[in-house]
Amino acid sequence: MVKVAVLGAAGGIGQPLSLLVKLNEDVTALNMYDIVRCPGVAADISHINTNSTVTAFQGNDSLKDCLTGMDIVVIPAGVPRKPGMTRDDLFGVNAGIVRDLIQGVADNCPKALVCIISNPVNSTVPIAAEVLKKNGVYDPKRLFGVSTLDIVRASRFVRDVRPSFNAHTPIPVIGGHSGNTIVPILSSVQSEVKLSEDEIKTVTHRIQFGGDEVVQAKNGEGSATLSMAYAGYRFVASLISAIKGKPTTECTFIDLSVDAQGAQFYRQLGATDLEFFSVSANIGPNGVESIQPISGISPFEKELIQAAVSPIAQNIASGVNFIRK
Ligand SMILES: NC(=O)C1=CN([C@@H]2O[C@H](COP(=O)(O)OP(=O)(O)OC[C@H]3O[C@@H](n4cnc5c(N)ncnc54)[C@H](O)[C@@H]3O)[C@@H](O)[C@H]2O)C=CC1
Ligand SMILES: O=C([O-])CC(=O)C(=O)O
Repeated sequence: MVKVAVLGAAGGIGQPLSLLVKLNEDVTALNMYDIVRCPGVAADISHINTNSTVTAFQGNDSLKDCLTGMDIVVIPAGVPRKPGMTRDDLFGVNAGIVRDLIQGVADNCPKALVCIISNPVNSTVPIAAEVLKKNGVYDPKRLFGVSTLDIVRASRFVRDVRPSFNAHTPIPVIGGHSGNTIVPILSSVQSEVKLSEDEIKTVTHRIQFGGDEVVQAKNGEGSATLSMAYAGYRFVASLISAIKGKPTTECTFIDLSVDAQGAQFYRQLGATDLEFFSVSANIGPNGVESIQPISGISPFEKELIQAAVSPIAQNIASGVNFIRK
């Protein structure tokens, strides 16, 4: 009996993500919202013979009806990168899109679990938090920046150098979701894969800049959509399981105030004053229940964490200032 809304549902990520949500038999309602193309895409997906009823919502006037009663809201709305751009270059357009969509969440489904995919995630999540705070409905346990693609890439890229590695083994990735703010913890599988120092450096760099590989290969046609839809769905499926009583653990970019004691572990590694950081979070039906440590972080990974802190702090400040200005 889980109701899911996808905002930006007719886009490169939104379409395959909605398709995957449609295949989940625990979902009873799939509300698809966009500013273009939505009726056609939703009509198409609606014919698939699974439990959920699919409804199309197009344009701001329909946002209220789309969001009312939703348990999970997933937001892949906004523009993607072109070659030569950083995720921060998307701020000018996507900050306002996320602000307005989250206003809809604050007005119509403030108790929903909200998953932000729109980039730059390190800033759009703080923007969402500020809008919810402004409306007096902020529950930090219920807001997630989706960084699952980094985890998906980590497992796959290790498999590329160690063919015996099980590509389904999750590898924690913490920090943020852009370039050197992405910190893969490869030491978590090191006893199994025994990567050399050089291999660790190469695979780490590939995970940090995996998004660029796709942006360059698509050559102006956008960024990762299919792998992101898979990753986004994986995260949403975990939340659906949690809502249905099966707690889960995910690395996700969240407000560290949800568990001050659990956050201490990450603060001691360098994230001293950060409000948001991607951490390993235990998630239940009402969102984050606790933050858990990751064992065996190497000196190299500690250095990466320290390098990530300042850019993340700047990204958070940009997001917060955008709403408070
Ligand atoms: N968190 C992550 O790991 C990843 C994030 N992304 C980000 O996801 C976002 C979407 O990427 P794509 O799907 O490839 O882009 P896209 O351009 O194919 O689709 C975006 C969709 O958002 C819609 N949209 C624009 N303004 C809207 C509004 N105000 N309300 C509702 N919908 C609106 C557009 O009409 C379009 O259908 C980008 O910001 C991209 O950078 C992409 C890959 C990975
Ligand atoms: O690289 C991008 O712009 C899209 C993204 O976030 C990713 O693929 O990780």
